[in-house]
Amino acid sequence: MNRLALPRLALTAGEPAGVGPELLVRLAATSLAANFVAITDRALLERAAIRCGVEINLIDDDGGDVEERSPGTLRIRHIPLAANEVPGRPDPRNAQHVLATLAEAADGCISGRYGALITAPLQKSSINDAGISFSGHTEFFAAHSHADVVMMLASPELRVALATTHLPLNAVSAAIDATSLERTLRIVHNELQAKFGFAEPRIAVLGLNPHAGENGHLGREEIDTIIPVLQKLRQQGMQLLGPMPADTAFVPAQRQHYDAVLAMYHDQALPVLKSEAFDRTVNLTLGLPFIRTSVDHGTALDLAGTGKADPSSLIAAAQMALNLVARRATHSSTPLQSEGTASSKAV
Ligand SMILES: NC(=O)c1ccc[n+]([C@@H]2O[C@H](COP(=O)([O-])OP(=O)(O)OC[C@H]3O[C@@H](n4cnc5c(N)ncnc54)[C@H](O)[C@@H]3O)[C@@H](O)[C@H]2O)c1
Ligand SMILES: N[C@H](C(=O)O)[C@H](O)COP(=O)(O)O
Repeated sequence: MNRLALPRLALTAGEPAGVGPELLVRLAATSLAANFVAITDRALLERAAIRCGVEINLIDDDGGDVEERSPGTLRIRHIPLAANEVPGRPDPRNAQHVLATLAEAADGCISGRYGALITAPLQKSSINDAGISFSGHTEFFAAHSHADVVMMLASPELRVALATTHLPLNAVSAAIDATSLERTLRIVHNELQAKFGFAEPRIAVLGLNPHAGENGHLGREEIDTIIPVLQKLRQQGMQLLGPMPADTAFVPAQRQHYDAVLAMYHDQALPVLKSEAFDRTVNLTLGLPFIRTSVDHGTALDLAGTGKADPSSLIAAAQMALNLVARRATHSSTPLQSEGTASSKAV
């Protein structure tokens, strides 16, 4: 890429019957300085643009660089739908199409064809209804890249990583063992340094049980697993708080003490972020060999086809991807998303 070329960012549309295609069109209509390449069906985007009342200029992607992009211009790598979308009604016949777009995007990022990937939401249940075992982008990209990864959702005020992702609640305890927790904490620590610029990241680790187990009276996972891992990693220099009771870890008095939270399971912490910053939270995957960001919301089937879905989270995801691409290129010392937080020493 020449020095003046815009970063080539891959976009996937997710569930064709959800709001993803409309959000891609709205993202393309912004003046963000990126060479967006949508990996999806061309006609799907054309129909989404009509629903949104947005003009787009779709250009077949030739793999080349550009120095400017006018709002509305979007390069496309056409991957055909199996069946035309009916907004609000996911069709499992399109499951293979959705997975093909993810695989193409991941392969393109790994080979350097794209500088980063931004994903719109997909309907996990529709892929499952097609008879395919699938639990989320995070797990798909981890398997596709043979990488250990961690899901993080980040707003300008709060970063939350998850020790487990899309698991039934009754499987969570067994999934958290010393090995997995240590691996997760190392990834979060390293990525807070590499991606967010914290020299000595402070991570608040939540307990699994109410009141972090109340000294063993409300569960033993803290005593048997979490505390020993924290003690071991503290001895190696990591700044780890906890295990903290999840119900009070997010109160203002606590937030100044950490740069990120590690929650034990999906719904332990994501409701905090989604209720206070639904329009500006970004989902990113830590540990992958490429940059992947995403929205913090789902397919919003109730809004699909109306053109009314809010593109703010997708735009924030694209902006974060651009920041991460720039940081990777320059090894910049500027911390990302530290506004409004009491940051530790950021390099
Ligand atoms: N990144 C992803 O692929 C991703 C993320 C979250 C959920 N999902 C999937 O999405 C599906 C539906 O999930 P859900 O119903 O729990 O959550 P949802 O986020 O789709 O919807 C929850 C509520 O938020 C509203 N909403 C969501 N996005 C909005 C937007 N951009 N603008 C305005 N309002 C918006 C919806 O209208 C709805 O009222 C599930 O299959 C879930 O697994 C996918
Ligand atoms: N856990 C995410 C959320 O609640 O926003 C969401 O399900 C998306 O996960 P993937 O990026 O793994 O699809």
